[in-house]
Amino acid sequence: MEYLSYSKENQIGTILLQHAPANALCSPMIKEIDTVLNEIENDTDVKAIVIRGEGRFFSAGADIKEFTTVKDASGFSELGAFGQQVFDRIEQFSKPVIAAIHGAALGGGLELAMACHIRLVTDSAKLGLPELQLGLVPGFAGSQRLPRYVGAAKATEMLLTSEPIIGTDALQWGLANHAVSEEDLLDTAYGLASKAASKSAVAVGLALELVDYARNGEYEQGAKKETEAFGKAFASHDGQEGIKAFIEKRKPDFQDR
Ligand SMILES: C/C=C/C(=O)SCCNC(=O)CCNC(=O)[C@H](O)C(C)(C)COP(=O)(O)OP(=O)(O)OC[C@H]1O[C@@H](n2cnc3c(N)ncnc32)[C@H](O)[C@@H]1OP(=O)(O)O
Repeated sequence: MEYLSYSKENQIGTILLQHAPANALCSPMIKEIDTVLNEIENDTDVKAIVIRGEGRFFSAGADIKEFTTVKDASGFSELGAFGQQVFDRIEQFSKPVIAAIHGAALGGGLELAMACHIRLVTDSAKLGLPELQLGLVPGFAGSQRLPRYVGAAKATEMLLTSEPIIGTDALQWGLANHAVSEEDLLDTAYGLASKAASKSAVAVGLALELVDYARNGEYEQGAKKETEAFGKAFASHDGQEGIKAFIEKRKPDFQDR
């Protein structure tokens, strides 16, 4: 891997973006994220993922320098489509993905973070979609995901002004789950990841699938899916073990099956 490193510890995988100076998301880096997801998908030992950035920023967005190598509109559309494909995969991933954001998550960096299941930000981190400042629009589905979190009015303002908001505002606006100090960011991220990792992977996968469905699906269909998942979870080893452990007043011994 040239633009990121991947490591795992205590059932938590870490994707560390490493593309100095701003962790710009060039196409090869996005490809590397996709490759690492293949590895994580097949590794039953990894039960949660933290994505974070090395250096000053989480990520300052798509690689503006790479833009100069694109020939025409269809090439630029393809670049966007590839990012969307990988980020959609993150959103639909069967294991929880947590973005730990410091410094800045701008443009594609915020689009990546918005595809994650949970976003933790430092109080002063800058989050925004400044593409209009470049005469462009978002390409990795930021125009679609941002309004889901902050509502159409605030998303429109963020797009039209290109101005970032800070972490504490992101928390208030529903874009971030928690805003913490710089020194607490990793403890908060790994604490959350290890709570998720302590659950049954079967139940976690079903829960993520249901919440993902709720984003675009119909309520009634989603509720029907939930009853099916409820049955599946009940019939799983871990469903039975969880109930038994509660009755016996002990910690469950989940085996992810
Ligand atoms: C589909 C997706 C589309 C997109 O994502 S379009 C891109 C959207 N993102 C942006 O427009 C953000 C652009 N960057 C900035 O606004 C600023 O930068 C920062 C706020 C992130 C940091 O500002 P400061 O602290 O003053 O540093 P600095 O000197 O501007 O940047 C440090 C180095 O980082 C490079 N860099 C920053 N962002 C990008 C980027 N998105 N693509 C490629 N390089 C980037 C710069 O050029 C420079 O590099 P050097 O030191 O070699 O001059």
